[in-house]
Amino acid sequence: MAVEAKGNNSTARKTATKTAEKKAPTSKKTTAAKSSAGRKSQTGTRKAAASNRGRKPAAKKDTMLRDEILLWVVLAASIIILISNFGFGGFAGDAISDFCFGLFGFVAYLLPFVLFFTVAFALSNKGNRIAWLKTGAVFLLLISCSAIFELIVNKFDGTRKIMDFYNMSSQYKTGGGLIGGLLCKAFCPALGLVGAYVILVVLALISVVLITERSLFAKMHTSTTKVYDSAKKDAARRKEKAAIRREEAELKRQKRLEEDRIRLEQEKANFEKFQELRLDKKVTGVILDTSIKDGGRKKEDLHEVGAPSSGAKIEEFPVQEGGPSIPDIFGIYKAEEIMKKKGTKKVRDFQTKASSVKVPDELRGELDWQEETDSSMDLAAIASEIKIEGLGGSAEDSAYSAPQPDEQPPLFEEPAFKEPAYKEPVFKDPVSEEGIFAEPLSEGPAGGGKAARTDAAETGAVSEMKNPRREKANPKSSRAEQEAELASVEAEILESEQEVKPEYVFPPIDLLKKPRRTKGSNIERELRETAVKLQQTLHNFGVNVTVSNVSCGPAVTRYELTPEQGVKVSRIVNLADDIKLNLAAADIRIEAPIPGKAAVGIEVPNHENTAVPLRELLDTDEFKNFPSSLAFAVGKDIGGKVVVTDIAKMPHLLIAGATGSGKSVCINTIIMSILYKADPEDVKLIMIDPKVVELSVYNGIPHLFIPVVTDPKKAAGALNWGVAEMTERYQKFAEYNVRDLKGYNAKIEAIKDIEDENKPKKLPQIVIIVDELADLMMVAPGEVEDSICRLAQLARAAGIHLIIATQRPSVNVITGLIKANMPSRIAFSVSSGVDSRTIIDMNGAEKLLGKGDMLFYPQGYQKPARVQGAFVSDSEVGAVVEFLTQKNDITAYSREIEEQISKVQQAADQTGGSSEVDAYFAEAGKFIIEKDKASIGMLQRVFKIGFNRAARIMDQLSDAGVVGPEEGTKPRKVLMSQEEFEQYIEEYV
Ligand SMILES: Nc1ncnc2c1ncn2[C@@H]1O[C@H](COP(=O)(O)OP(=O)(O)OP(=O)(O)O)[C@@H](O)[C@H]1O
Repeated sequence: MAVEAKGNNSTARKTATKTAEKKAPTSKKTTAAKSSAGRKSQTGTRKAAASNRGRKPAAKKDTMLRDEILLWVVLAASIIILISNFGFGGFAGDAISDFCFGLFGFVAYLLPFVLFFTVAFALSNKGNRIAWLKTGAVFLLLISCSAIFELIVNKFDGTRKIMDFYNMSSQYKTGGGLIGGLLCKAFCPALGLVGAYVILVVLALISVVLITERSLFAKMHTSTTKVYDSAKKDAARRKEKAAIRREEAELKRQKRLEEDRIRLEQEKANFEKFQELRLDKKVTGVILDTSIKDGGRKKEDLHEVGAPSSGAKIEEFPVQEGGPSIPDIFGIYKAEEIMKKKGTKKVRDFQTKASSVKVPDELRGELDWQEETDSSMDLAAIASEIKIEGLGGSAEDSAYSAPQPDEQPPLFEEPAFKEPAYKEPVFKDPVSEEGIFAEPLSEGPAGGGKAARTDAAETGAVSEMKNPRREKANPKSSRAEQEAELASVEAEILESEQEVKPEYVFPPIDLLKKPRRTKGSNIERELRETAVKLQQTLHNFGVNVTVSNVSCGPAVTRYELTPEQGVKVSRIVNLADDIKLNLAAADIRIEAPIPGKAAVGIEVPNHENTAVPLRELLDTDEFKNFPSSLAFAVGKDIGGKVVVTDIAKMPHLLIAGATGSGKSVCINTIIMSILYKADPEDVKLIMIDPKVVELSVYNGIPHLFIPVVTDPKKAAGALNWGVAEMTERYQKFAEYNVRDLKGYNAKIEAIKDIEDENKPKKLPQIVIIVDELADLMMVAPGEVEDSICRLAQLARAAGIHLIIATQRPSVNVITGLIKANMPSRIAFSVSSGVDSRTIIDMNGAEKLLGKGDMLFYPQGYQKPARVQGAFVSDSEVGAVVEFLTQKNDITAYSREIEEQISKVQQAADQTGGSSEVDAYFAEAGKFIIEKDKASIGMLQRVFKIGFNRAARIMDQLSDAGVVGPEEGTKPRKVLMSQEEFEQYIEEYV
């Protein structure tokens, strides 16, 4: 300020002198004319000087007034330009604004400010050379900025004419205008694009230096020194922290070692105790494999059992009353489970530790296998054995997958390793026990070697504890023994159930890939050009429209056209093919009109289709702050806005689309959204994947109630379980006088402080996900449809939600009933309008581009919205699942549900029969032949079944040739004799 004031004074002084100098000759003349000729010139000069002194204040005042008026005029002009730039200036204002934009381009927005302040500055520093220099620098800056904008927005196009720059900028209020364009035209051909950028940026920097009178390099020097100092301090701080961390790690390591030592000692003690007990109580029938060494004592035992001596057969392991043997074996079994989960390194650790356990000499015989074979092989065999049992497959089946220490596959890739956790509970349950253990037991290990066999025998024996069939087979194990063993196992399971569940560790967002930055190409210009082309094309066909808005989404861009008065919307729709041709677009979709807008939307695919990575959506505030645990990050809509929705409000979702259109990826994004948002205590999942390969990767996550169901028959059972659970929940709601899950959980929350073992627990929301309904509908159409409909009608309030995907949107898969009960739909690309109508009751999905391009039509939307679905790759899913399985301990699958589902499955197997004929088929056939009369009503009455089932039996009998086809109102003919029918049953049923 002081400098400026000084400048002002000196300028004023100089101005005054100059004015005096200029005016001196004139006054001299005047004075000379007036005075007598004889007077001397000196006298004249003196007088002139005297008169000048008198006029000086007056002249100064004149100049000031002139300057002030000029300043006011410039202020008014600047304001007019400013308001005109924003479209409030009337027609004259528009013309001025067009001119300014045409001249300077985007920079014209700054023009009014620059104009006013520069003029004000120049006037107040009149005659000051530096002031003029600064003013010039401001304009230089303005011009360089215009040219830089021109290069950024429009790149350089040598074919453009000079007036094109003016016209483009004045029309669209962007670019660099005529001046920017001229500069580009001058620099670009001569120096190339980069050279032009360099020159213009340097010019702009020079202007800044001139204006501010400050050196950029000096600043850089000071900041470099600062950065150096802070880096030095940081390094010292980091060193200190590292030292502390090292110390802590060392302490932790020592603690761990100590713990391991104690545990090993305990294990050893238990083991010894166990062996002693076995000796004391004369263990009977442990292993029937006579190939194991040290036959002496054991062989006697085998004789005691009296089982066949085939090496392949394995018999029951009798557990001693109250003895610690079961928990011990349990412990080993669990350790092996954990080993499998934690990978090869842990397996090796365990090997070392296991080998360090000392075994008493008298037990050597039983444990010979451990020493005979290579220890790593043993563990591989152990792992493979556990897997065989858990999966219920034969030893041969699983032998191939016995993981070698070096090439143990990651958990999430190997389905055989994914389900170990749910094997644990099977001890309690005779039904599932059979399913899981019976096979390996009956077949016996074939290729696993002695070690494998022994281990299978031991673990298998434990599993058999409650198996009623085995009870009969083993005359030695008394009732009391069995009860005791049952009690001990039950106690153990109860204990494990009562363990405090660890808190859910949410997967870190870093497990998902970072979104790639898209290069800032000339998208805006392209869009504008397409808009003009679109307008022009329609105009050529006599349809006048204006493009009122353009929304550019990740995959498609929507041009909103406002038709002129009197233009029929149908005319635009009819021109779809011509528009497609003129825009050279693969396909376009016309939304006429856009709901809630007086415009027609034309959706044109983008040249570059950008995927929407899931991480980008999960990182947004919309998702993070979404109130529901069942948040689903759908994708981005046509305007690039993030779409997040609540699955609970859908409340059931149908996803359909052709193969490869993105359904599985969509289901993956749903599941991943849930994993990133919800605690397994609040949300549980049941996944049904008849395709086997799509969802099995999720085995092991803590949200799963049961392992992913891949058998279509079991899937029907899972849906039935859903119905049963729903009914049970409604009963609970009625008991507590609440209307829905939220109310129920609120009530439970209120009584959480009451100490009562039997108090009800909080119920989680359940999401049942089916990837490929068509496969289920093929296996059990009636049952699946019934369950889906029942669930869809009632399950919302019970907190059970269905998500069903199918690639066959035909009416026999998505039946009218299913459709009516699934209010929210997502349609991916399909091949025909008919398919589209099956999914969303309207055309449109056949125009989608595939790869996640969807029509999102949840309950409450008036029309489907076009959304580009989020993308998550298999490797990202794998990483998250691996993280969850590792960090959230062993998954406790629900035995109860497994049991119920397998019961339903068994029942279905029994009633359904192997060849899918009804259970009453044979009886009904015999009855009809006996009565020589085939009528559905009669079957209904005799077998007390419903019309549908009776009609189905009749159809089956007709297919089998027992009765003839329908003959209108007449009864069907009976075509087979009793003998023929019996023969048929023997052969085919
Ligand atoms: N949202 C998306 N963004 C980008 N690409 C996607 C998206 N969704 C799917 N894709 C691409 O499409 C391919 C097929 O997707 P997906 O496997 O989900 O199809 P699908 O409909 O499940 O097929 P199918 O019924 O045969 O299993 C994916 O491999 C992926 O490359």
